[in-house]
Amino acid sequence: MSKKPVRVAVTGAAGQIGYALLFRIASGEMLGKDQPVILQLLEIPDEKAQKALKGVMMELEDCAFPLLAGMEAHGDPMTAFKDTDYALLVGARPRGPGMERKDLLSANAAIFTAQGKALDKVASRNVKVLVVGNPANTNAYIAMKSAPSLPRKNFTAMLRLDHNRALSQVAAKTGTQVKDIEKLTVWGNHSPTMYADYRFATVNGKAVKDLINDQEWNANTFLPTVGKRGAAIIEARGLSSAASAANAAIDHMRDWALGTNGKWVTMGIPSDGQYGIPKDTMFGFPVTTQNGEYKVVEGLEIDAFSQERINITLKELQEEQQGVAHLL
Ligand SMILES: NC(=O)c1ccc[n+]([C@@H]2O[C@H](COP(=O)([O-])OP(=O)(O)OC[C@H]3O[C@@H](n4cnc5c(N)ncnc54)[C@H](O)[C@@H]3O)[C@@H](O)[C@H]2O)c1
Ligand SMILES: O=C(O)C[C@H](O)C(=O)O
Repeated sequence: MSKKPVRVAVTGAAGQIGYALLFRIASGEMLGKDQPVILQLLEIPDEKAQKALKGVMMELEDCAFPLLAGMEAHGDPMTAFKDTDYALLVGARPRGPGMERKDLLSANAAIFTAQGKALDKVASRNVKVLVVGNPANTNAYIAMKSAPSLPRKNFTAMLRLDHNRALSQVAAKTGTQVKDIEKLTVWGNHSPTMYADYRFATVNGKAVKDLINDQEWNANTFLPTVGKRGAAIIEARGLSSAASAANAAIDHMRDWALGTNGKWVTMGIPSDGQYGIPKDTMFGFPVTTQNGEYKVVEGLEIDAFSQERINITLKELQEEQQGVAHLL
């Protein structure tokens, strides 16, 4: 018997990430090749944006995806999020050259307050929310705090792009393949302070740390390369990452919904106090997922270098949180 369609809301649906994302969701790459989806697409209530959204929907229609069970265009989050099971909050202003992601805080905070409130009122009580719009961790924190009737655990921020970037850098350095690397993670904020950590990683069962054995490379090449990759892409493309961001959003939601079979992935999630991170801080952690739930990998040793890095990214997140406290 075929499955009942699920509702997937995507904001910023006519933007560049939206364009790289929607076709993959509709083709079953996110929730499985047997899961029909109804797309509930939100764009700003502006003639040009709504017209562009119609164009994207025409193209979706022209793909004749068998799993696309319905499609709606919205200009108001209160209708876009109605009964939604999944919400990918992408729509926000991207940064340009020379900006840091936190420079977007005031421009984008209002969006996530309004959208958190709308999710609170109309979404499924089990909605899985992924915030992609920057600064992603703090926007996810704002949305969570604006939705007090929904479980906190339903709100997550995208650290998966950083995780995937770190995987590729480690594979290149060790001359191995991404598919063979396990137990890598990225702690903290989706910003240059993030701490990509391969201390526990293995490749075909061998310790990545031993294969690399170069703390100078870790501190002075690997961490800055992963941390500043978004800026390097803006510099090269003149636009922020889109296809890789959409790919990471698919990875994040797929793994959350369908499980990782014991493999570690990185998700930005509200802390429950693990590793000394204060409760509710939207922090990148290593997690495994099963039956639609994530679980932090606990008990990892945090050495002095790692603690220092974790403290730096935590401090930045706490400053961002303080900067939006008046909105909540
Ligand atoms: N977390 C990550 O790893 C990551 C990676 C890449 C990009 N991003 C962020 O994702 C966001 C989107 O990037 P993009 O390249 O698609 O930008 P874009 O400008 O191409 O598209 C954004 C779209 O969102 C729409 N929008 C703006 N406000 C909205 C609102 N309140 N409701 C609904 N739609 C709204 C705009 O009209 C636009 O079509 C940016 O904030 C960017 O910095 C995050
Ligand atoms: O860096 C940006 O501003 C976009 C995105 O967050 C990225 O990491 O590519």
